[in-house]
Amino acid sequence: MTTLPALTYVKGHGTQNDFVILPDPYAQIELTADLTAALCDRQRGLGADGVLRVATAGALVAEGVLERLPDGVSGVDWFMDYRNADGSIAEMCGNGVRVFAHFCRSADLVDTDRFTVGSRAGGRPVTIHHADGVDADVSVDMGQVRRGGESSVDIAGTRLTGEVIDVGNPHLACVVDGLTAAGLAELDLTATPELDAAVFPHGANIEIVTPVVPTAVDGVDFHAAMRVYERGVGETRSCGTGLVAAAAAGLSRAGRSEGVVALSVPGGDVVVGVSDGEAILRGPSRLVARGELLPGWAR
Ligand SMILES: N[C@@H](CCC[C@H](N)C(=O)O)C(=O)O
Repeated sequence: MTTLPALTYVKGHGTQNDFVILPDPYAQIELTADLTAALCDRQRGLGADGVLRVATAGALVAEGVLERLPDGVSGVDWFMDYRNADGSIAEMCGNGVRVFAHFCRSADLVDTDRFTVGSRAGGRPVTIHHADGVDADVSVDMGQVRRGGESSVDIAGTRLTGEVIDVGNPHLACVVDGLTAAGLAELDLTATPELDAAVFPHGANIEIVTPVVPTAVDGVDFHAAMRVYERGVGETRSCGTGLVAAAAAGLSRAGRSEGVVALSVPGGDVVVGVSDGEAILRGPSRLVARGELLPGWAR
């Protein structure tokens, strides 16, 4: 049985979508699916919805973790090597990018408030509006919102129809007419939803969303509430890419292709702006703890 060396980690979350951050600049950790699942396990590990390995994109290519540099990512960029709690790899994580950027800034890996975070879905420019050692407010340029028509999902015997949306990773955003925030809170999301595998051969994240309602808040057009069932995790308290998909689907259901939507999830609030087929996600990040895993912890 292998004894793993001590690993340092930071724990953080974005609207309570929580992550184990592993600083690994030269990509020396053998981050297997088993190791990721053990780290994310809330009983035998640290507990998290996912892992964010912090390495340079160039090191990940040199070590064979990435085949090549994704579009818009250079070898010296800090790359968010994102893994879901079950050990699977996903292309993008919107809350993760905010937390990752906050970590890079507070650990002095970058000396500017605007930089690009690498992801498998491509470079994601970030702007840090405020950051201290614990809290940050970060905007992420989430790139293109690709719409792919309608599909449906079975959730605990209820059939919901939604919009297929790709923001680097796949989503089915179901805006449910007449659904209120109270009704949304009562939904049972414990069972695994059944998607159409022909539409989503690699699975998808599923958002259940209330219709958007106009707001009187300056600079915000609409509000909606969302819950999410994430691929590779289960229900989480927030999902940044899902919030972008939810905003885009909510806007199109209201006959709009653009607008600014404030969204509430069980873990907090974010704002998504959709314009010219692209989205900006703005929201909080909090770093919670820093520590060291003991050698042999995963035996
Ligand atoms: N929580 C993330 C999304 C993480 C990846 C997702 N589970 C997938 O498999 O696509 C976010 O904030 O976007």
